[in-house]
Amino acid sequence: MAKSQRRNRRISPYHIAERWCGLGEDQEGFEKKFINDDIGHGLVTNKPFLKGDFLLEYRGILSIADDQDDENADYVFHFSHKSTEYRIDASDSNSCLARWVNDDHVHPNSIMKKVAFDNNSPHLCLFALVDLKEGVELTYDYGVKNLPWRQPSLEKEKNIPSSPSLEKEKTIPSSPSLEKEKNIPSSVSIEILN
Ligand SMILES: C[S@@+](CC[C@H](N)C(=O)[O-])C[C@H]1O[C@@H](n2cnc3c(N)ncnc32)[C@H](O)[C@@H]1O
Repeated sequence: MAKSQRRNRRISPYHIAERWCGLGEDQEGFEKKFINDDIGHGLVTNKPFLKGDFLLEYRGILSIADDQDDENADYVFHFSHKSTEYRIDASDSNSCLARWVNDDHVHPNSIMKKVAFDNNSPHLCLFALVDLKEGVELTYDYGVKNLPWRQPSLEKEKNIPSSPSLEKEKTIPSSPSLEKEKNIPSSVSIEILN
């Protein structure tokens, strides 16, 4: 991506995130793709994005987490916000495209952040950690240790939750992708989710 294009980006990724979160829709630029029998499907770009760009919201049913068993834990994202534990259930296959993004804790190319606009309810937003060409599979670090696929030498353990969640909350300063960004609106609070 040309440097001039990067310099000319005037609209903050957080403003773009706010717009798409408000609409409750996914922007264009992604398609679901079968990866392999072990991983299942993933999400691939069909246009380029710049490092730091807002990509997608992890959208689903937001509720306060209790001790309930997550029947379809693969698509339930747990996180805390203002001392309350929440879950976003994206089990509905039409809930959002972000539900198809797979885990990579070694070389993720995107990052999930909790973003609260104007102090309202939190949203989970995926941002690019690097420039993304067309045809790249998106990945982020689910932030859960001991996931079965991270231990190829071990037999898969059935009792380890595999859904994306938070082990601990981290606060800003932000990710490598955005740490030099100056245009974060003051009405936006951000937290990295891994
Ligand atoms: C949020 S879903 C991602 C979409 C999923 N691949 C599918 O086809 O529905 C999370 C599930 O994807 C699979 N998964 C994600 N990352 C993986 C990886 N790096 N290796 C193997 N399986 C993975 C696991 O089954 C996990 O429970």
